[in-house]
Amino acid sequence: MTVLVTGGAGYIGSHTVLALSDRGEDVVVLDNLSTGFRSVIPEGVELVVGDIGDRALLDSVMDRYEVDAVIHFAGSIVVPDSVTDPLGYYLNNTVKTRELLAAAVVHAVPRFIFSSTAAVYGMPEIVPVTEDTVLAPISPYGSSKLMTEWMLRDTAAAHPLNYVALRYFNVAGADPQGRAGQSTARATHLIKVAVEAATGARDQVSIFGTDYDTPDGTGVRDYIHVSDLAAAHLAALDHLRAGEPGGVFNCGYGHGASVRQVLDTVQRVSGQRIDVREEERRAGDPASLVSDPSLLRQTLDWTPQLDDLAVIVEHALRWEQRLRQRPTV
Ligand SMILES: NC(=O)c1ccc[n+]([C@@H]2O[C@H](COP(=O)([O-])OP(=O)(O)OC[C@H]3O[C@@H](n4cnc5c(N)ncnc54)[C@H](O)[C@@H]3O)[C@@H](O)[C@H]2O)c1
Ligand SMILES: O=c1ccn([C@@H]2O[C@H](COP(=O)(O)OP(=O)(O)O[C@H]3O[C@H](CO)[C@H](O)[C@H](O)[C@H]3O)[C@@H](O)[C@H]2O)c(=O)[nH]1
Repeated sequence: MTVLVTGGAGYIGSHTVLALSDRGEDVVVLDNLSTGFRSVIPEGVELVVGDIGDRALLDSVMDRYEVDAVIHFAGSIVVPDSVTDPLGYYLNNTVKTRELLAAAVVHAVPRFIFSSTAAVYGMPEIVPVTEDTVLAPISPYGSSKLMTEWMLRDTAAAHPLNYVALRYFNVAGADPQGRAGQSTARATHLIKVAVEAATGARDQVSIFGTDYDTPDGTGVRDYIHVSDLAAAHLAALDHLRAGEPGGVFNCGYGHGASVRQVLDTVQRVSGQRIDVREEERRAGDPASLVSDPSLLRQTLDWTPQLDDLAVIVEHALRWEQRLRQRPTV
């Protein structure tokens, strides 16, 4: 019984691979290393370097291992890039997932867990956001993920494949033991950018918009620690293995922090002053995006362990300091 993790050399995938191998699961990773890193794969886990769109490779991996579940992280994740290259995003996120699903059906893989995103909600009018909020993505990235959710729903209705789609809110932080973290080049995510500034890798941080209808005028997001998110994947796996019905779940803590609160926390935890520049709003940013995670908490055996912005920042910072000393290759 092997868990096939696509994108397991990437940021969130690598934390989930660690969590799986920590509890003794057999894991094989399929990753083309386009944004992932070989060095994060733990000992005892096989890395197959290749593409999820390569059907012959998928068949050979699924022939070689008895795949009990696919956990599918592989994809392209930069929202503005999806606007300039929509077809590239639909190819990598939607079309290639179709190949992966087709292989899973042919090889009778019974379980599938998918990385979806809060971007499927677009600019929600009511916050916190429940799973039945209207689905209205405003970027090709969000649309490519929503199309994949629909493909999964329809495939699961037609074949003996049960699935969970997890809609992540803002993922941040790093492995508490310092074994993995976010190494992404050209990162745009706020906490990553802020810890880069705190460690001297960047001169300043921009605040995109100070006139939102939020308590301090800056954007509010629901930041979830990457290791708690990894644990949600294990809970989803256990849920499916128990024969329970799958579904779609928001992954967040249910409360938000503003850009200023994040920057203050990074300054406090690091003891470094960050040079901040106030700028215009960034196109497509909602004022506030906070999950209602009740369904996840009620349905899956998941209780967050790291729901504390200072802890998220501390772990992100520690990883960033390590990267400065020894860049990931
Ligand atoms: N980071 C976030 O805040 C966030 C939020 C919501 C959803 N997600 C989703 O979570 C998943 C993982 O995101 P991440 O932040 O870890 O990104 P990442 O870029 O660190 O990881 C993606 C991994 O997939 C691999 N990959 C990409 N295309 C591939 C392909 N065609 N074949 C094989 N491997 C391929 C990359 O090499 C990389 O290792 C993505 O599907 C993303 O859409 C991320
Ligand atoms: O340098 C920066 C970076 C971000 N922000 C602000 O910080 C908040 C968070 O921005 P991020 O770029 O960190 O994250 P997003 O909320 O834009 O995006 C996240 O949520 C999306 C769902 O809406 C997608 O899932 C995406 O992959 C994921 O990173 C926003 O208010 C943004 O305007 C800044 O002020 N300065």
